[in-house]
Amino acid sequence: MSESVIRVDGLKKSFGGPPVLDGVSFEVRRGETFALLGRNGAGKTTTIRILLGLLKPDAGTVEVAGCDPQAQPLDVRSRVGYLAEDQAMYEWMTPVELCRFLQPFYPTWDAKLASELLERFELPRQQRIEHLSKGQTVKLGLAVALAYRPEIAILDDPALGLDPIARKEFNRDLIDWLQAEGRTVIYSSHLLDEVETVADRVAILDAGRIVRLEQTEVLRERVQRVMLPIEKARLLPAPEGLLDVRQHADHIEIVVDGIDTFLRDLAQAGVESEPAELTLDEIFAAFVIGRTDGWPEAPAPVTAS
Ligand SMILES: Nc1ncnc2c1ncn2[C@@H]1O[C@H](COP(=O)(O)OP(=O)(O)OP(=O)(O)O)[C@@H](O)[C@H]1O
Repeated sequence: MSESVIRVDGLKKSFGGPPVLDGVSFEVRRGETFALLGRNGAGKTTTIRILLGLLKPDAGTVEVAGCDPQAQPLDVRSRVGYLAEDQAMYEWMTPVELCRFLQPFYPTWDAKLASELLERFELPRQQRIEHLSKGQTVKLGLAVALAYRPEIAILDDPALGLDPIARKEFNRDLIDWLQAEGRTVIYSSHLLDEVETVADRVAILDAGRIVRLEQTEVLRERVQRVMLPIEKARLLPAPEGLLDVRQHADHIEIVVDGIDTFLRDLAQAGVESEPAELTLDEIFAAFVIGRTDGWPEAPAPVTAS
């Protein structure tokens, strides 16, 4: 297993009200694409701002590329390429002018790479930034975040506001490129269709905690949907790892984390069932809005009167 380049342990943060982060821990390995998933307001940006040293946690420890972001914020910023969800740029500049403007701030700025990235992302070099499309602006943000060859790229909801085709294009062009370069990528998003194809591992953040952290493939193998006749389900206890139950007229539809064990239990009870794979979107929904209180009750024992 490759070494960790980001270590987060027991992170807590509140802004005066209830905790936004309530004991968040995870590690990101060198070269992997790690997706931080959460609904709006789940704390993704707060986590990222702490990683960058822009925000001080109330408790917990953070290490980014061997540095403490609070004690060494500049070291961290030179090792991390950051693409914020709302990119404010100098709109009156052209992409080429922006690169020239930023270069002196970064000792490791690679002008040749910057030029290649503008080419690669098909950005019009001499057009003012204010006249670029949203997709082009995102690509420009990424080009300048990578031109100083950071070890780690942190992309905070980068495809926010892009249409579905532009999002697909963003993945194809940008994430593929980052992965081919062997970069470590943290990708925060609440739009899961794009994460699904690129993330090696996903962390699901909900109510200030990571409720699941797993390899994307393993998550899709383990978390599946099963339909069961209600009269059969009544005879069984609710399975371990139950994430969601929906009652229909004569059957229930359930999502279980740990499908293999459950199928084995079903087979032992003589119940046949065909599981169905879920999209990452459906898995995510099961974790954060799933309801487990609908498992059918066993029938009351018949008592002699
Ligand atoms: N500086 C701040 N002061 C007060 N509350 C804040 C501050 N920054 C974030 N919050 C609150 O913390 C919570 C988490 O916000 P955060 O931006 O981290 O969420 P997020 O997961 O990135 O959401 P989104 O997907 O909408 O960007 C929200 O309720 C937000 O209002």
